[in-house]
Amino acid sequence: MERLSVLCNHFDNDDNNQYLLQSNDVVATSTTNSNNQQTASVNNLLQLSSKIQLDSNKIEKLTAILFDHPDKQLQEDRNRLVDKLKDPIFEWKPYVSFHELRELTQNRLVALSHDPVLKCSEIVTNYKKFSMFQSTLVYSDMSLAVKSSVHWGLFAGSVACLGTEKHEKYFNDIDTCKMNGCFALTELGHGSNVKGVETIAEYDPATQEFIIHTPSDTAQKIWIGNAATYGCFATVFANLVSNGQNYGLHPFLVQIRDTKTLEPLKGISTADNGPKIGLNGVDNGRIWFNKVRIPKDNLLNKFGDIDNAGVYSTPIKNPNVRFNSMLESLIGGRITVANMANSAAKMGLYIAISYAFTRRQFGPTNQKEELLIDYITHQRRLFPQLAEVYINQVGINYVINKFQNKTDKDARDVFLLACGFKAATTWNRSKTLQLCRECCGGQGMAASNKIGILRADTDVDLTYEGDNTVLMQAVSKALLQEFKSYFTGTKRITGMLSYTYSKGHIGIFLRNKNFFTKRLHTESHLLDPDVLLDAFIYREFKLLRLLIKTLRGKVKNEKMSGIQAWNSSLDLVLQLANAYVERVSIEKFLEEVQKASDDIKPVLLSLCVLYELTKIENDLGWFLSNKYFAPIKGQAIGNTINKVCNSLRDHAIPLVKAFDIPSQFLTAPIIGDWVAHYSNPKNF
Ligand SMILES: Cc1cc2nc3c(=O)[nH]c(=O)nc-3n(C[C@H](O)[C@H](O)[C@H](O)COP(=O)(O)OP(=O)(O)OC[C@H]3O[C@@H](n4cnc5c(N)ncnc54)[C@H](O)[C@@H]3O)c2cc1C
Repeated sequence: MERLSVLCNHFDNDDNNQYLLQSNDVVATSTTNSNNQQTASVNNLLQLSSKIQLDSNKIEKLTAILFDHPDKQLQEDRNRLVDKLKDPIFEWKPYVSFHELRELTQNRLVALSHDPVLKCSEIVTNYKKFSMFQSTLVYSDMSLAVKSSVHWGLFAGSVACLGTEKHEKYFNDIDTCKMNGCFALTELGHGSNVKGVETIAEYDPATQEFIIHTPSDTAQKIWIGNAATYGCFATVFANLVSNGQNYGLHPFLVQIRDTKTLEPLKGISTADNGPKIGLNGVDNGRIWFNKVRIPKDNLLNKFGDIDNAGVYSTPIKNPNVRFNSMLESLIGGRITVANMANSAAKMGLYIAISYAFTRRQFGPTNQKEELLIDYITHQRRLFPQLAEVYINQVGINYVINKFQNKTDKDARDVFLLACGFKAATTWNRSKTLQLCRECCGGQGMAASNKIGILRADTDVDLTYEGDNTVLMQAVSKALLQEFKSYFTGTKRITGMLSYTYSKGHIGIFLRNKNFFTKRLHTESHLLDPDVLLDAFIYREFKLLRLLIKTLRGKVKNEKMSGIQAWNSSLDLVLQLANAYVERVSIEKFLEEVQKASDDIKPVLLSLCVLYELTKIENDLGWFLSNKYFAPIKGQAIGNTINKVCNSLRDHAIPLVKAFDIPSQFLTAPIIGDWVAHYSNPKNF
């Protein structure tokens, strides 16, 4: 309590502070990282990094980090999947018509289910494998990847995670696609706010059936993947009503079509969502239920059940906690969406960076023109994205592991990390693909060069499986709850801040309010990832404190309700969530760097520094207005980014090779001999 008061006083009074980092001429005294050897290596970071040759051996080490040091079995599984995807049915065909593409995607899904690499049950027991499976499919075709994530991730995942033993009998038919499935949660009236879902599942004790009903047109299920044409079964989320009481949202397994004719069953109507701006291989559709009867056993009853008489029981008494537990089946989906988005970004970077090493434009007369990669603008557009893909991958791997091994205690942490990383990674994917497409000039527009198609096909990841803006609110809400619990002495709700606490940063910060002022820097300190990390910790805690003050002020002085205060502070809420995700990403990456071998460490550290400096530069207005950096540092940060980019120039190709994108998917003409390619008039 006392320590927190110091923190609060510090924040309250620091408007009058000097700049926290201002001096150019003071030799650094690092408080958390006083290891001389490390300081020396930081000073030499760029030199050390430049001397390294990333040969095949080191590329393998980088790949191992990106794949989270996979065991032999996982590698074999990936190889088997990659081999399977060599079948001609998976050949990339960007020019087929709308209906052909849908049929082709369905046939590809079924082809995947022959001698399947992934089994339904593994979605629960081997989540790492599922995530690898999905992120590899992205390289083959995004529509296939999404259709697969609907069938195996959402449909199979909901049966496996929300059902009980009696539902295991369906696993085999799901694996072989005999039970081709949908996940029907969203309604026309309610997408982000799923608590507002209207569909009813009323229990009839006389027949021991549920009656599924769409009470209004806003209750129609919409955007449901696989629902327009091919899906024959669906996990339908509906309000369970029994003996006149509504027990809230529950999942029900409902057959919606005849498996042979694909005609909707009695009482079911479906409609097509029509052509989309991308992802047209997926048949998204709408569904209405007109008093459709299903057996009582089709309630996926892990978190709520009824007996024959309709008496409700649940292992989780609190309806809010129960609701969240049910939606936990979505968490896996969110982490996978993040992983898939990172794959898409990797593909874009592989293509744009490879092209930039062969494409020349402008230069002195009679001399070779400049390679695109040697323009600092090219480096500044591509290399920070390259760094972020590395940093995000390590973060995603951390969340995957936490998800796979989660206990009841850290389930909430996993939920929030998944929300934060899903939003950060998909936003970054969007930015990366746009930049890659621009960096390829006109070639970026050719469908054969893949980037544009990938950009359109992945765009939905910003808003589905939880809209990013909405997900980030959940992150900040939890940070506030945890912070509050330190004051009230109540049990901590999540461990979100604990890493920072345990690392000692905040302890030092609380004991010594001049902590940050001691960390004055020379330019080389702008190359110290630990020193830069302090800026992220400082920003996060300052924003947290500011949000608390703002909300309190709005409720107390402006007499707003809690929700009004929250909604009118959403800009700040999102800033805080973003600050949190960036800080955790850096910490997790630095942990991974610690474990890496010395011959690749400087390159990894350079990537980390580039990520940190770019993020600081993006938010320089905040750091300057909060007097963390003196204005003069703004220019120094920009110059240092240029230097780090230069130092990474010769590593860029090995760094994208380390993505280990299987060669059969590297078909974009501009990554090969594109002059030869375009010399053939038949090619495009
Ligand atoms: C191609 C595709 C596939 C899909 N597949 C499925 C599927 O298989 N199954 C399924 O159930 N659903 C599916 N969906 C639906 C998807 O999950 C929803 O679109 C998503 O949840 C967003 O809901 P919404 O479209 O109603 O948007 P809204 O919730 O209406 O959001 C619209 C905008 O308002 C903003 N907003 C909303 N609430 C707030 C708030 N509290 N604060 C600030 N801003 C807010 C959002 O940020 C967003 O920008 C799919 C959608 C698409 C497009």
